Amino acid sequence: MIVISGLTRTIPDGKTILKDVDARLEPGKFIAVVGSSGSGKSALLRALALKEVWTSGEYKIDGKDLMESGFLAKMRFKRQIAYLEQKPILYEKKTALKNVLIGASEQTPIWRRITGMVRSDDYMGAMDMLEHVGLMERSKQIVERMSGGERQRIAIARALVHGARLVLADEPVSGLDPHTSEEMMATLKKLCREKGTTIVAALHRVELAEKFADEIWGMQDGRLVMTARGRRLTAAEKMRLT
Ligand SMILES: Nc1ncnc2c1ncn2[C@@H]1O[C@H](COP(=O)(O)OP(=O)(O)OP(=O)(O)O)[C@@H](O)[C@H]1O
Repeated sequence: MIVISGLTRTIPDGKTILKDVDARLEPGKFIAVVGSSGSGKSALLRALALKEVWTSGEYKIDGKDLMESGFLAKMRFKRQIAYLEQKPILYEKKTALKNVLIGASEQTPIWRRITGMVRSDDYMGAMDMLEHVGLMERSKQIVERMSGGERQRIAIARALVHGARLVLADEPVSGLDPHTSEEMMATLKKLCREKGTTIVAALHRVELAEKFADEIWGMQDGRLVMTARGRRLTAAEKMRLT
């Protein structure tokens, strides 16, 4: 379980973009972060992904404060985090499988990477992840010929292939049509259920958050102003957050 408390980030020009954020991230939960543009959704995701340091506050993993942990413990935890970009950068000329294997090979000894030899368990892991995201049949397809939704699913499979426990997804459905967006959200939800992964996704569309997320976090002006568990947002909350 990850618990953050009082997380605050002030940027060099003096503006505070995260203010005193308290939250619990339970294993296997799908959390949607909603809020108007500039409310701090990405800032929160980046802090949770350890991409940016906070000015004050605590970040505890299984009861231990990350800042008080040693270098190795921090590195080990960082390896368990996956950050999904809005537009994933993939190797266009390579197959879906090869792209996922590149994620798997991050933990592969350097000599195997140089020689290009793939371990059979890396291969099995990559195929397993492609199956989870519904792309096993298309594993040999060259990525440049695949759709936006398929590319996002490859990026998810690549991020998860080495067993991420926390996935941060910044607008994972941006630029996708409504049907593909729903498919993507269903894929993320399935991964939470089947792999026990915690997923935190910043979303502009509240209705997607209501349909798929276990929890909805509302951001406003850098603050986490509300958490809704297993319920829709009220009209007043929607007004406030969008
Ligand atoms: N590194 C930075 N330097 C300066 N300002 C920043 C930085 N990061 C974020 N901000 C500011 O912090 C505020 C929150 O930005 P953030 O990107 O987190 O918002 P958001 O809710 O994700 O917005 P959007 O929905 O438009 O992506 C904005 O006012 C933004 O300009």
